[in-house]
Amino acid sequence: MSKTDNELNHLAIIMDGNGRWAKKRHKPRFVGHREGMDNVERITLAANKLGIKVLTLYAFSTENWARPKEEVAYLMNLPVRFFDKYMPTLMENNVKVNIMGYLDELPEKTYKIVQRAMSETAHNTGLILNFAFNYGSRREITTAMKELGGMIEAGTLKSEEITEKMISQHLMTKNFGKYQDPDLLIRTSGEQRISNFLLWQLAYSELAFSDKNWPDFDEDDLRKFVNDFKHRNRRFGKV
Ligand SMILES: Cc1cc(N2CCCCCC2)n2ncc(-c3ccc(F)cc3)c2n1
Repeated sequence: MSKTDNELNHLAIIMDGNGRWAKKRHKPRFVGHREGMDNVERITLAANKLGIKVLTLYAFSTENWARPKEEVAYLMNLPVRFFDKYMPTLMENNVKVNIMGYLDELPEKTYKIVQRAMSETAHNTGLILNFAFNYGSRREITTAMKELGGMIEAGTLKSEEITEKMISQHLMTKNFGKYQDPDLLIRTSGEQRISNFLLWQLAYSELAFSDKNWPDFDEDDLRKFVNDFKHRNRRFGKV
């Protein structure tokens, strides 16, 4: 009996290599970030065409605040540039935007544009473009533990009642229902690290790595990785 193809519903990408892309071209880092931003749109439309339901992109981690303040300021303005340039295309392609992270810590201008993008696309029913923005998985899990601990202290939960499903429902991906956990994680630039990204959700995900820097990762690359995933023998922890 032929093995049925794996369905790829949730794709996660660590979009690495933007600074290296710029350095190879003797350009400042922000040029790599800007090119990387434009590639977000290309890959979003390509993923939508491939029938992917959720595309989660690691845009800014809780550790990124340690970067030079000029670079952080530029990165905090990228959502403004992105939606100014691409909101019409996102609407034309029925893309729904979600941003997960500690958004209340963002600069007001950034906070307002991401909230507006989520509300303007709330009724779209196509691909969910989910940006991890000021996100960190260990902090996400710690926050979930505090919420559950509070329920125990309030007497509304007993520790023995805690289940894996309950923990999932206290994570930032809880609204993605059966698509909470990525089927595939791709990381670009040749680095092979998880970097505090979706640690709980990636428990049974397939991992794939591209040597290309993010701005060079194109639709053909995405199709090849998706096709390779569909023919993998997924285990989900079993033999
Ligand atoms: C911080 C950051 C960096 C960023 N880069 C481009 C992609 C590679 C990663 C580094 C630089 N991009 N690209 C798009 C966004 C974005 C984020 C939220 C949002 F609602 C809309 C767009 C973005 N945000």
